[in-house]
Amino acid sequence: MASDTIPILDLSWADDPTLKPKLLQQLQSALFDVGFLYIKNHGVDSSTISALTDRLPALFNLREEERAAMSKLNSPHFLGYSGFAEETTLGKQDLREQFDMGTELSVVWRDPSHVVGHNVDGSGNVGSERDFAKMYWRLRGPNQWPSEESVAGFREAFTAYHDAVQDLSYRFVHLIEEAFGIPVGTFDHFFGRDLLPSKDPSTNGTSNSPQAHTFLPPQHRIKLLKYPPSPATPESKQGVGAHKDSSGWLTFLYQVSSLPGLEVLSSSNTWIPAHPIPDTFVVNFGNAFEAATEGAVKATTHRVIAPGPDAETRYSVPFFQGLPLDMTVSEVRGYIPEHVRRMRGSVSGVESEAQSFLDSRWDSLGESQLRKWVRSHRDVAEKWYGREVLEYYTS
Ligand SMILES: O=C(O)CCC(=O)C(=O)O
Ligand SMILES: [Fe+2]
Repeated sequence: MASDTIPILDLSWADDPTLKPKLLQQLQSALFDVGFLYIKNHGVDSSTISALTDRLPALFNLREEERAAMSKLNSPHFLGYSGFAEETTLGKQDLREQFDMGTELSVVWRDPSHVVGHNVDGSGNVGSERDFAKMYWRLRGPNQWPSEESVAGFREAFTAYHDAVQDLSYRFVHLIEEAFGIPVGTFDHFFGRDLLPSKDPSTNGTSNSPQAHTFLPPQHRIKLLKYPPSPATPESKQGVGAHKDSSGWLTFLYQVSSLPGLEVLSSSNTWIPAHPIPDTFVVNFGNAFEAATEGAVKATTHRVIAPGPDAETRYSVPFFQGLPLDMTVSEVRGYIPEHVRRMRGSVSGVESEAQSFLDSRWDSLGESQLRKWVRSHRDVAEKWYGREVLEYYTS
């Protein structure tokens, strides 16, 4: 970060023509100089948030057999429960427990050994050009839900939260387009939303313009995270190790309690705390965004320090806005005007992850996502994708 303070943007200014230019200016500086921000007056009802967050203790207190029944090991989509310290970052265990969830979607992957003739797209249409035999399509699929008896109202609360934050994320992307000085709606089709109206009606949306390419609406991912108090003599205090987000385009993080822990790396290589601020989301940018803007907008490095032995349990809920698995970073880059790519700020961070994004082998978002999931959950990867795939992505 160029500045050592994380800005707080008031999204209600977007609805006031006199304040909106100031908001867009703040957003520009947050995008190009800071890489991390809070948003308030974001439009997600506090009752929608609390309906989910109030259920987190009950979810994590499910009997061990019930949690095990929701294990990620059951899911080729890497959706489900991971026990305490089962995930690693930078080769070290993260002292947290989690449920990985996502947009509820059906399976589209077709086992190549069974595919005959045409593909079927997500809407069931035969004849799609999309190759659903590609391995990364297997990441897409349904959640594992707790039973209604165990955590009453969980599925409804999760779904309402997902839908509200998805809507916020789409509104926020429109503001980014305005801050970039590009037409509002330019990125809509990344999310399977309406194409921009074709400038030339004769092409009927089928011209070779980039806008003509439609995608399946992506799967957004949501982590439900619990960081329990760490043991008195922990070898490490790593709640989650230093990283840049690689699960999507933008991240909208809700810090449930008032406990500190989240820290952001500044350009002077010092860790700045990102304390929870009531009624706000923390927003940051993923590796794909950094790669698409050729580093003009940085995916800022952050980490979480585990609560101390006498602290309370910390819960948090990041929402990772998804991107189409069959989209390539080079393709996204085509939508980012040259003037935006030149506006590089001075955010620093762990470069290696973003560099690996620019490796042409992982140019498709699906490949880079699969690689990320394989590397953080090797047991799941080996079970569903096999040893060869595990070795390919981890070597
Ligand atoms: O728990 C938090 O506050 C942040 C978690 C995080 O950065 C992540 O899971 O990517
Ligand atoms: Fe993160």
